[in-house]
Amino acid sequence: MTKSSSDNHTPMMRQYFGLKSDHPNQMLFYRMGDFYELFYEDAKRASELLDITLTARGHSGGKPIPMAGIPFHAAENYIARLVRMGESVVVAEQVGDPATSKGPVERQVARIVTPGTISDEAFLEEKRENLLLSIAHTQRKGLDVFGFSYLDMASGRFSLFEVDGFEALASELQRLSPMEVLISEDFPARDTITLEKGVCELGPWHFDYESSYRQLIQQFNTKDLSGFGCEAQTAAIASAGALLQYAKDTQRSALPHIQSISVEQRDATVLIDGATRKNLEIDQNLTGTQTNTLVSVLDTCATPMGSRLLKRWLHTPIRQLDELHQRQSAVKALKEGFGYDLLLPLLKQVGDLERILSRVALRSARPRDLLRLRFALESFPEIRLILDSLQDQRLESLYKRIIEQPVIANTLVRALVENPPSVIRDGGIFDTGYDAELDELISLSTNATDYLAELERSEKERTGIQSLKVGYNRVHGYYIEISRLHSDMAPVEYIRRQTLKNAERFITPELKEFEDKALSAKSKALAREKQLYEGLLDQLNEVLGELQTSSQAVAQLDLLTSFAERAERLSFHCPELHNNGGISIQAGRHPVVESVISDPFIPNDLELNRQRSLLMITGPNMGGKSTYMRQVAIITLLAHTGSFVPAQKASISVVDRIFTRMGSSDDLAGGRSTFMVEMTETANILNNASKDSLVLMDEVGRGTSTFDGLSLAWSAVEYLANQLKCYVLFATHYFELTTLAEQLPQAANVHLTATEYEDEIVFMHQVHDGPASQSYGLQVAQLAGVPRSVIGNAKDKLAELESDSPAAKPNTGAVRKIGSDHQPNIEQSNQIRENPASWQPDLFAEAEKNELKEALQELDLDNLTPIDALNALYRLKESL
Ligand SMILES: Nc1ncnc2c1ncn2[C@@H]1O[C@H](COP(=O)(O)OP(=O)(O)OP(=O)(O)O)[C@@H](O)[C@H]1O
Repeated sequence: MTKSSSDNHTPMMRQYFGLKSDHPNQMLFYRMGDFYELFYEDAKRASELLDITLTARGHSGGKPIPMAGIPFHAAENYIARLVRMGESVVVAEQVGDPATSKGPVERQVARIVTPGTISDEAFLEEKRENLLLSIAHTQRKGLDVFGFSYLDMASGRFSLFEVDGFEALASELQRLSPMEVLISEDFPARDTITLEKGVCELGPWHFDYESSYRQLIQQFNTKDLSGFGCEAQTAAIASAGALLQYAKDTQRSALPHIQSISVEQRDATVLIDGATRKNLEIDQNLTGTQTNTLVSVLDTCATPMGSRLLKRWLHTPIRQLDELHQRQSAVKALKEGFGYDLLLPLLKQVGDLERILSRVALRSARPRDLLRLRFALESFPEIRLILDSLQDQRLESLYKRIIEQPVIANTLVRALVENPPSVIRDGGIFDTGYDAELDELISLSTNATDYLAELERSEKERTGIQSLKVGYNRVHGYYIEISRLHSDMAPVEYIRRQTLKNAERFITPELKEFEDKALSAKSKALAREKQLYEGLLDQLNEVLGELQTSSQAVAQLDLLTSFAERAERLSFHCPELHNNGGISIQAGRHPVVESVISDPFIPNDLELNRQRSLLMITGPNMGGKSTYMRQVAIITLLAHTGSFVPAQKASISVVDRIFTRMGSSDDLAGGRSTFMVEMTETANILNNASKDSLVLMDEVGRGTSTFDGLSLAWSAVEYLANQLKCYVLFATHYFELTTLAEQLPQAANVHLTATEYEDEIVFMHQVHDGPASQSYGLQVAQLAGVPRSVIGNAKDKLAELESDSPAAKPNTGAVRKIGSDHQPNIEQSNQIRENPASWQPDLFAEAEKNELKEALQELDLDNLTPIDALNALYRLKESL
């Protein structure tokens, strides 16, 4: 509905259209007395999403107006639900006075609530950051550059960085997992943003570099941005300007808690792509829920801000040895002195200081926020005392950053009642003795009870009427009530106010005077409380920077304390970190698998170095290959956060990236088959890994025909070992690949062990050198409940296949050697289709033979000198 087409509507609806036209894509809550009303499409959507009645409110322009209404006192709840569903809500309040306004009361937008800009406690998930992300795109030297900036409104954390290419764009989106994304209408990769709702497309001018730059320096009150180290990141700056403007527009206020912007140094972090984040189940398991994840095992933080920091550190492991060593040594100090036990109750008392401070800055803090702030400040001196006793460099620096605020703490102690109300609206926040004026006003209104009791007593005595009562109601105010029986005994100065069935109510000049005083005292007291509350917020905002520094330090302390506690309880040990190459782990464990299985977890070692950089891992299904690989990645990841690791001992050289290609999942929504996903992830690894990367690959090539799959896996391994020279764990069921260990000096075979006991398979879960000798496919199938008759037939078929092709026996020896002229017969071809992994001819022998043939054919014997011929012969022999 356009503005112009609304000319024949009622004045009230015209006002509505005026506001709505500024917010076409957001739901407009339009205040009408005690209700918020939604009209037209908004009403229909709200009725669907919130399950509220859709009705009509009169007619406008000759048609009924679809309407849905929400009582104003319940609005927050409905808004929270809508925002959680990714909707944005615009709240328009009445600002004019209904008594004096001609025509409809004036309304204005009071606030805009969007998924990425909320700061209200009721709307937020406690342990998850709520990020608003903005992305600008540009081209530089033929490359697609994406400038990122993101803001956590509830903490004021504001960061930016740039990445090249679409792969990195997708990975960062997954890492940050924002609630809302701002992009330009001409953004070239709209499909990469998989957020169902909450994508806001703005006009391209919002991302203008010059105005964004100005916007930022205005916010930080600086001459330029050089102090933030982000001058060169022009695309990121463009995105940050758009973000800041958007955030201000929604809050309708300045954002004083956003005091700086930090640059994420990507080369200082261990890069983890989207698939790897998923595979390592950092904070979400493969089924998309939050149980049995790394976070669920590691998070014993006492404050929600510590928990959020844990997720951040796990998603952004770092490479700076100095910083990591400092974190390690702090964990050690906290663990050795059992500091974590002492700190835990104190940290609990601090609570979510970070978010409270943001609400203080946005002036939306509630009385109970201030009470919690008081508890937090009261715990600072004791926390500092403990830190001081622990003698550690990092803990000392945290000690300095946790700044005691005796004046503020004292003010809060004096100001707040023991149990303040949840809202400011009804008063009752301040304790007696904090403000004399307020005390006087309150005593005037509360002493009313005493006064009235006294009045009742004296009037009874004076008039001799025993049924006389003094009372109050909201419509008529104070009154003296006399039963009908005695009403003619009322003194002359009693003025009749109300006649009831059995009684008469009166007022006296004295009571009237008291009423005026008491009622006005009440509203004056309320106004005074609001004034005092604002004053308190002012006082807190004066030291906001210091308070924020303190809260960041407490969050870090909380996380390090949790690291120490976990290290102690779960027997984690401090890994040795260095830059000398190699990853060596003794008795490593998978912390999540360990926490869920009832049997004891079998620890395993790992040795990767420049001379032995690639391990081919074989073993039966269910043998523990994936667990082993994942535990290596998790130990490596944890080591790069400063945490101790689930291993007896570990020595880890800093890695630049962790890649995983595991499991098979298709991406139906993205239109990619299982094999396509597998190959895209493989391509990403082969194109981006370096010699310092850790690469885990599980069953690459399984998603296609045996020949294609095996060839791809073979050449991928060669490329990883010869060209990229990275650290690789390569799990496979292609036994042919185990021969690579003989050909590539830096490759070695290891296998997971299992044994058979009375026709049943028993998994040992132990890693040993050398390739696996058996696949136990049928036994595992039996274990999984495949009917006995099917297993029986499969055994027969297996025997038949083995006798048909002695060279291709799948279960006989370590490595199958197959005759060079071997071709699958019809039965074997059928079997390959059914179960590609169980039959794998030595197609490489065939390839070698062809190469030899081609090389011989290429020789021009008529023109060869004897010495050239001899050399050629040598070369041919060498190539065998
Ligand atoms: N080291 C271990 N100690 C104890 N139990 C283990 C160990 N490793 C694995 N397991 C158990 O074995 C199960 C299977 O492990 P995993 O998925 O790693 O096997 P896999 O070899 O990768 O199997 P597949 O080849 O079928 O994918 C795990 O879920 C876990 O319960």
